[in-house]
Amino acid sequence: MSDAILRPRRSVLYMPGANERALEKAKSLPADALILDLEDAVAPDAKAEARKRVAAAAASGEYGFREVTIRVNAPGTAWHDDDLRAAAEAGPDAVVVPKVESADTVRAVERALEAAGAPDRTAIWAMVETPRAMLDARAVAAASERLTVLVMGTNDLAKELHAEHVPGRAPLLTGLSLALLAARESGKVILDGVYNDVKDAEGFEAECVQGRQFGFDGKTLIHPSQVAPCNRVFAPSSEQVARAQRIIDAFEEATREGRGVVTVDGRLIENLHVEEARRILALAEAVAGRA
Ligand SMILES: CC(C)(COP(=O)(O)OP(=O)(O)OC[C@H]1O[C@@H](n2cnc3c(N)ncnc32)[C@H](O)[C@@H]1OP(=O)(O)O)[C@@H](O)C(=O)NCCC(=O)NCCSC(=O)C[C@H](O)C(=O)O
Ligand SMILES: [Mg+2]
Repeated sequence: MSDAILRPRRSVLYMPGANERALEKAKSLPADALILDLEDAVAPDAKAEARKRVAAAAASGEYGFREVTIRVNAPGTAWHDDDLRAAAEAGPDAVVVPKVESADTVRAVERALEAAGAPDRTAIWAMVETPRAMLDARAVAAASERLTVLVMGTNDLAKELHAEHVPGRAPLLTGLSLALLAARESGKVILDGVYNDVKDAEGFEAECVQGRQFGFDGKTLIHPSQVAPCNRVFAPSSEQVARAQRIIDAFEEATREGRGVVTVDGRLIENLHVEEARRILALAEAVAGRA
């Protein structure tokens, strides 16, 4: 399993790049990763100032264990090229590119980052949030090794589909599944979209659980109050960790004794269960290393 896969990304918090207070506050929040936003959360006349602020924050080294990413404006907008150049110079952990619809776009972003001297450590996170992106998610996910994470943009997706936001997200499930299939086929991380009602703790938690059950590695967030419940839901539970350890122990014992068939808690265990148990333990260990 690659480091990119095993690094915890349970909670990934957006903050408006123009909001100095939020950029400061993020230094004390237990989010695994931060998205310093230059796109939707920043008004057109505040873009230039936000770009400077975000670049300085990303280059500051003041965010500790948190991964720091910059969301640039979409390819084709008036701000995209300047955003990419500023991000390349700041050298964040990743550049988050909204409205990615093709492998060509990923490769164009990669070339622009290289031309602007971005360090190798700066990955590309591609947002998939349009019907075309869902249908071409496979090509997007496989476009480049520099692309390590897919990020669902469920607000834009719902808008493009003319869909309603409803509990259970039935209108979005096909898109979520297509993006998940694409990410997993290419061995990439994938993050679920945001939950807009910051006052609805119960609805938020239900959506976190649904995202985890689907297989998402974590969820993108818009408010500090969403970080702790999201971290809890996306971390392996103590029961999962204990069972994973029992599976590994039982399998190793059976292998030593030359037994082909193993059961744990009455259920048949095969190699694939052992692999999954190892992934759970590695993730739990990585999470335990967090503050
Ligand atoms: C939603 C908000 C506008 C609410 O802001 P506010 O009213 O200020 O909230 P609070 O008063 O409850 O804030 C309490 C303290 O927390 C800080 N804060 C608030 N939000 C954040 C944040 N996101 N990151 C860091 N810190 C934050 C406040 O400054 C207060 O601090 P203090 O004064 O010390 O107590 C606001 O939460 C917000 O702007 N959220 C982010 C919105 C955003 O980034 N949207 C764009 C990304 S989502 C998206 O684009 C989806 C995607 O593209 C798609 O298509 O789906
Ligand atoms: Mg969007």
